[in-house]
Amino acid sequence: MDIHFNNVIPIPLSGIQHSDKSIWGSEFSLHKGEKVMLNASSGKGKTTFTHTLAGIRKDFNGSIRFDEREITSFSPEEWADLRKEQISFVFQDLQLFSKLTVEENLHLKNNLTDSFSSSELKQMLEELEIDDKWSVPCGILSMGQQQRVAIIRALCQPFDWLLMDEPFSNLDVENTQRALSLINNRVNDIKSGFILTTLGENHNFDFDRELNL
Ligand SMILES: Nc1ncnc2c1ncn2[C@@H]1O[C@H](COP(=O)(O)OP(=O)(O)OP(=O)(O)O)[C@@H](O)[C@H]1O
Repeated sequence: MDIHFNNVIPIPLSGIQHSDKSIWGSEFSLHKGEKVMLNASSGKGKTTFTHTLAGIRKDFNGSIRFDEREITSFSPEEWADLRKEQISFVFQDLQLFSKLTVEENLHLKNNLTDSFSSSELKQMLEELEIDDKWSVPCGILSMGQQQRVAIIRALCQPFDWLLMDEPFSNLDVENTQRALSLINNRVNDIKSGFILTTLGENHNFDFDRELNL
């Protein structure tokens, strides 16, 4: 699935001045398989961008298409299918179920598409050094541990695009590199792409494209 933007401006951001490099108000396409860094300072609209592509927000002018379909034309059922099979997210507020354990949070997502076995899920937790948290409620994990759970959960489904809104904001350099490597391996395995929003840090990763807000 390709994503096409034509003259898109979120309504709350339409009154402010954007830089010449900003994607707001321009025409461009993102092609499946691309690894994209979306770079912006605080308040320029990274979360708005992510929520708009998730169908959570519809307050924008211009046109966004997934392949040939305008995203404003999708029914709630079509959005549910898209979020199950074609786009996956790590939201800035993570949206984990705090009373449920790490295992339960991962299984809730994973069971929709049977993407991984329990031992594969545990293996991913081990790679991010949180395998001892399998039976722990997410609400009592540190923010960095919760981010790692949310990243693994987002990988537990098929997708063309993985959208991540500042997913490493609570991680140290070493854990960021481990998480990025896990993400990159999964994305390469299923020949998909990702969009990573950052405050300017490229995490020493060789992105295919850099966009700005
Ligand atoms: N529903 C809304 N109504 C009005 N203004 C909004 C709304 N949502 C966001 N904004 C404004 O739009 C701007 C962009 O917000 P957004 O949360 O997308 O920024 P951001 O780049 O993700 O910021 P940060 O890096 O601080 O998380 C902000 O000025 C915010 O106040």
